[in-house]
Amino acid sequence: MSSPPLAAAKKPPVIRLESVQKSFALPNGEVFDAVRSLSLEIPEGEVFGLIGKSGAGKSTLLRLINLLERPDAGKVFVGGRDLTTLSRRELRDTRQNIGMIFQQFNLLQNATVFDNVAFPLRIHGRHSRAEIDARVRECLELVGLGEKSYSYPAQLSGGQKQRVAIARALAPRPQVLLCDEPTSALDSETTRALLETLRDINQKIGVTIVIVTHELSVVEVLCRQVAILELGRLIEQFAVDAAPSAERETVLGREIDALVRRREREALPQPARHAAGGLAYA
Ligand SMILES: Nc1ncnc2c1ncn2[C@@H]1O[C@H](COP(=O)(O)OP(=O)(O)OP(=O)(O)O)[C@@H](O)[C@H]1O
Repeated sequence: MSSPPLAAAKKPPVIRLESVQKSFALPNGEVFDAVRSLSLEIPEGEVFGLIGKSGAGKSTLLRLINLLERPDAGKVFVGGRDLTTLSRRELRDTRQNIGMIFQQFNLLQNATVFDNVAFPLRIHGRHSRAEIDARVRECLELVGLGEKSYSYPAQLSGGQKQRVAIARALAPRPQVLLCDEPTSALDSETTRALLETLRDINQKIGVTIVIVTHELSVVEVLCRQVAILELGRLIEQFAVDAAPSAERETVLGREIDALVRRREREALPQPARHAAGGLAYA
């Protein structure tokens, strides 16, 4: 498997999975191994993509990180704590450190944008009104929705709804933001704007982003590291911007290389483009 780059390897991992295993009982009585003895480290501040074919185990792996799925075996460390050993109460507290967004936004339809974002702070019960007010405004500014506090989800576009979901996930100031296919319900222009916002957020507040996607362009635009899953196993992991390598073990790995190479060629001025192989011959 390709190694992570040195700079990333030096930072302490905020997420560490040790030989995690998850199986599901199927209606026909068989057992399906969705994630198979998988180990993974994600350094703090990383933007990390998880890709693979449908059914490879990407969403299950993501849900193991916040224990929405409890592993059958293995350990899940986030911020240095092994989540598998925590009591329900401790787990609830620790989950404040792990935000999550979903393909379908999952907003409260009868609540305003403000109340949606305030929700995780109110249920936790440890924040004053003034603190909640300041946090909600700060998070809405971060996603570019400062003017929409009193709108309802039905009045927003898909991209705006996903921004509200991001603001809500960030309100408890988590170290980690898990994203499960966050752009699948959005058109390509809205997707691009949302990815830029996620990248900005990562740079401004340093939150570690883990994103499951089936769109290679999402990996190319947003991620610094990518891991490729097949049949519940991590097959390879590499830095997206690393020079394309002949060692890629998967078709998806080679496709990401080709995308990065094409982007580099497109960034060159015209004459240099032809010297570098030219787009027409790609
Ligand atoms: N609760 C469950 N019960 C039974 N099988 C499940 C359950 N959750 C997931 N699976 C199965 O585990 C496998 C992996 O699912 P998962 O959703 O993690 O894959 P994925 O790579 O995210 O796929 P997709 O890109 O289609 O969402 C699939 O075959 C799925 O049907």
